[in-house]
Amino acid sequence: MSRHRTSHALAILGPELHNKLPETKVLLVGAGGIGCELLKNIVLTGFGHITLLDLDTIDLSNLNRQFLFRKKDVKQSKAMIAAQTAAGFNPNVHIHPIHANIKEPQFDVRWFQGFDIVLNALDNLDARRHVNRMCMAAGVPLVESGTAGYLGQVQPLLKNRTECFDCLPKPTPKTFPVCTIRSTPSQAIHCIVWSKSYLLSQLFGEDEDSSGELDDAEKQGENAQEIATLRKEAQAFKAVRSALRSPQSSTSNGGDAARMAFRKVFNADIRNLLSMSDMWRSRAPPTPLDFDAIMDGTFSHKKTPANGVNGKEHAVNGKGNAHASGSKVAEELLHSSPNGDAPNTKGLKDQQVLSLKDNLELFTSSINRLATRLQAGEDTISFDKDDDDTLDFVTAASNLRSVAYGIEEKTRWEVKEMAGNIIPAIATTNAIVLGLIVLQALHFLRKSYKRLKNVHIQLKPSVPLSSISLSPPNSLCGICRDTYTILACDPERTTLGEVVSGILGGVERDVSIYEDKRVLSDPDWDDNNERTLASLNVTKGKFLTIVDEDGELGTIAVALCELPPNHPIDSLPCILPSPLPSPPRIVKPPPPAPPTPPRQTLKRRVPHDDDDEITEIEPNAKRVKISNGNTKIRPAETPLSSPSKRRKLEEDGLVLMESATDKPDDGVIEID
Ligand SMILES: Nc1ncnc2c1ncn2[C@@H]1O[C@H](COP(=O)(O)OP(=O)(O)OP(=O)(O)O)[C@@H](O)[C@H]1O
Ligand SMILES: [Zn+2]
Repeated sequence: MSRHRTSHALAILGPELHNKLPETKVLLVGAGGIGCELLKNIVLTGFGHITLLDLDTIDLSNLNRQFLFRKKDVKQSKAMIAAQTAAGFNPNVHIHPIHANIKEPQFDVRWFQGFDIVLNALDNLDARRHVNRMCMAAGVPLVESGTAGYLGQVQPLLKNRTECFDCLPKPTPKTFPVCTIRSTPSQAIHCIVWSKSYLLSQLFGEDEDSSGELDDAEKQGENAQEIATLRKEAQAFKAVRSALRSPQSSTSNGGDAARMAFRKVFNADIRNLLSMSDMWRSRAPPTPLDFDAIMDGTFSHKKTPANGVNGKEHAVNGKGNAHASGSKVAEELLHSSPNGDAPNTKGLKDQQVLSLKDNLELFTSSINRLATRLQAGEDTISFDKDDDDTLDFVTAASNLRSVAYGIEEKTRWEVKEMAGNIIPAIATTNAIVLGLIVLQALHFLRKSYKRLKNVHIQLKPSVPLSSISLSPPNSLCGICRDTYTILACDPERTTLGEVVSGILGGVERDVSIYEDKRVLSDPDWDDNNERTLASLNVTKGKFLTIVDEDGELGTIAVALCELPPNHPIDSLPCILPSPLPSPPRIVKPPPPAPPTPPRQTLKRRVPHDDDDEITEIEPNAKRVKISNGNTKIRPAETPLSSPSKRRKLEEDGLVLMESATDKPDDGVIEID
């Protein structure tokens, strides 16, 4: 490496750390907004061995902030192109690109142990949690990061020193009750979710009935009469679906299929709902829409407050809408402007609210475009924010529904953001975050653990960055408090019983064995002990967890890895870890004072995002068993000190009743 290239890094890092970097092995997971920038930085900082992994290909919409990609690279592997581009920044770097999902079994704990540090540049909780667990099992430091608009966060994580990514519960994503989406929307987002997730798939998705979803809604106690109406509605979609797939009716004369779809969802279905007068006692009833009246400008409806004419009857003649774009057709509004002139001076085309008539025209034209695609051979079409046809459809359909329900309409731009769950990614925020990632990574490599910090980028101009000292691990965490060990084995020839007695070193104790949420055995049920791991679908890359039923010892998590290639075929099919894992003794809380024992409170995962429910649990569990094929999901007498087990049950939505006299909450089904 030329002195010129490295002299600044040498001066800043000092010779010891600087000389270490060329040998440091880094795993960078994700080559998107943060990943591309981060790769550039670590290559320029002097890291010598970088494995870059991403499952995706480059999309046109990535180019505004993923600077390692060019237009010619669209549709190519992100990992490959990012590696090629960044390799040019430093001739001494070895970048190993992998186009794959980090959750694939070949990336097992052993593989993770081959790295000195892991840097996450991911965009979803599932992959983040997976990498967190692998790093906790492998004992490799991880720098976790994320950005959302102007906000960002960097969090260094290391087993036994810091909290892990799973030490604190994460908020569940927002969901809406079926009936709100399907019959009583009150906000624009309800109409957008309806268009994107329901209407688009009813018309252009797989031909499946939605009875499962409605069955679930019924079980959850949603209005039975309303559900019955929704079932009838679903049946009527069949005729519209076949019209869309027949060449004559979809494109002829303004689109018969589009008209049919319109009449069904914006007129007949709404009339149907109106006939259930009970539903509209305490809420404003919707207005059925009339295709021809909208087209000839004679349709009248109640305008929403946001449209400026609160509650007054309003004739839509194509000119009367305060912020509409006149009577120009939607295509012209949205897509055409050959000389670059906008047809209207009020902002960008996508940022204008369309008139009712324009929405209807956009609805028809987008349906025709989508129908043509089906007829040209596409099997199904689902929403993609970067697919103009689906975005136009969702914009138009959600706005028409909003008009029917007296809800404020949205621009195509707003619909794109809301339907795509997009918080705009800002290149500058990514750049700040990746700088912070490198700083935390350098602390790890120096082993300056005291200097590690959680850093947040915040919307406070006077204090744009806040840093917080790291918290110790949460003693109840079901991920980082487990004692991890590695077992190399051939799952086809190793039985569950052999693994358990081998790992426990022949010591007899009452344990339950899990793979993820499945119970494979417990002290009263050993049917699977003679079965091979492969027959139980426990293979490379998975974990077996051994939970002490007496709650005296911590949980052991056994990571399964492949046997070394030179392992003699006629020798034992598994190599036990040496030394064997020795989980810590659990310090039990002092027994509660009689006669009124204090109730221990544990938060559990709740079904609704804004529902901050607390489940109270008393000592001495009542036994609960649920059969699930050849394995069971079995909440049993779980001591409070067995967090991983409790967590698994809670993720299944099961509530442990710890006293035989305990009464379940309303709506909880008791299983004995
Ligand atoms: N399980 C996974 N394995 C490997 N890579 C993953 C996994 N999950 C997500 N990624 C990658 O993480 C990167 C995250 O980058 P980013 O947040 O910029 O998202 P993006 O998909 O590039 O952009 P946008 O979502 O805005 O279109 C993506 O390139 C994505 O492919
Ligand atoms: Zn943890």
